[in-house]
Amino acid sequence: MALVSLRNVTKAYPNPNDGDPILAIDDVSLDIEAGDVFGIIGYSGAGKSTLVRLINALEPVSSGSVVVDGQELAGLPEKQLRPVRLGIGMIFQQFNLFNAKTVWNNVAYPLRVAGASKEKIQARVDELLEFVGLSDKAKNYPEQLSGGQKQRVGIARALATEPRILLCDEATSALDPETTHEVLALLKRVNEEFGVTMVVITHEMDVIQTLATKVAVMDKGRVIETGEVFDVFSDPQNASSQTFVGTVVKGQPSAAEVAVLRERHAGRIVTFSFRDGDASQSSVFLSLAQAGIEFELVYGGINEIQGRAFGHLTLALRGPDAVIDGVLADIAGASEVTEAA
Ligand SMILES: Nc1ncnc2c1ncn2[C@@H]1O[C@H](COP(=O)(O)OP(=O)(O)OP(=O)(O)O)[C@@H](O)[C@H]1O
Repeated sequence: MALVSLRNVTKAYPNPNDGDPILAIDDVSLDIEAGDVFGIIGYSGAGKSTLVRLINALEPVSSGSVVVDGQELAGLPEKQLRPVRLGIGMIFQQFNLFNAKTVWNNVAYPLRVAGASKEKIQARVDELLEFVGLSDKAKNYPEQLSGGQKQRVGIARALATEPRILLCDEATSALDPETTHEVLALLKRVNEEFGVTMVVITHEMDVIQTLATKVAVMDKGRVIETGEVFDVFSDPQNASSQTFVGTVVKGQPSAAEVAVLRERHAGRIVTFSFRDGDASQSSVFLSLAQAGIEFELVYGGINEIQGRAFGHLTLALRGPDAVIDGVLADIAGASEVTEAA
């Protein structure tokens, strides 16, 4: 059974302008299995944060069912929601640390709230600070830390009560690329070493690429596509998710981009699409070179997700039309070939 299971969930907020209610979540059904790192992506306002607040039992659903770790949250009284929340850790873009508490006391806080013994708190906080590599900062205050260190404290605090689920809301969006990389590596260890299931809201491709195993694309309160990260990014099925994926992965050049390419490069503009299992890029280059066709890479790139490559390379091809037509026909058997009109 899935660790988190949503069925026909809607969440409506009153409209501040007295109009129709705002449907932040619109009939969402979703399963998150234990051990998944589940990415939720989509444009601003798509409903990502709202969805996480429903899973976290911070807000009730308007209708539908949310089952977390076998327990139905819809309709559960506040008193019974508290232990559910303790089983779910959360980290945030702005870290949300207590600035007046030391690093050690920030991590100890959830354990104190949960009523843990002094000995247990001492042992657990020391262990977690060691795990996130901040044992030497135990007595420091958050303002004395870098952004990456603050987020590591956030991770230690979120893990204090040994949650089965960790919700990450844009957890690396305030960090520079190098620090992002470090924090993502730490989150990967949290998943692999502690078996913590993660729900990761992000607009950063990097986060999805290095961390997530599955992904859901949200648009206007709905989940419009869901699946393995590689499948959704290399071959999105839904028109809206194609548009969204197109903002982070360079696919085929648009008509306007083709017009610019034509101004800058002579020759026929042809895109070759690669997905693992298809003809490799080098075999395409080799076929073109062997036929004596001059080629130039003008657009696109190759991406890698979980060790599997995919991408679109657009080349300007120069040579006799009949020769180019012949080579393209050969290559089309093994790789998708699209010529700009
Ligand atoms: N408490 C609230 N009251 C009224 N409307 C809300 C409330 N919370 C969210 N909304 C609305 O619900 C919709 C979804 O918002 P949500 O914050 O979940 O989107 P998001 O995908 O997380 O966006 P972002 O990436 O900008 O945080 C938006 O139209 C938002 O204005």
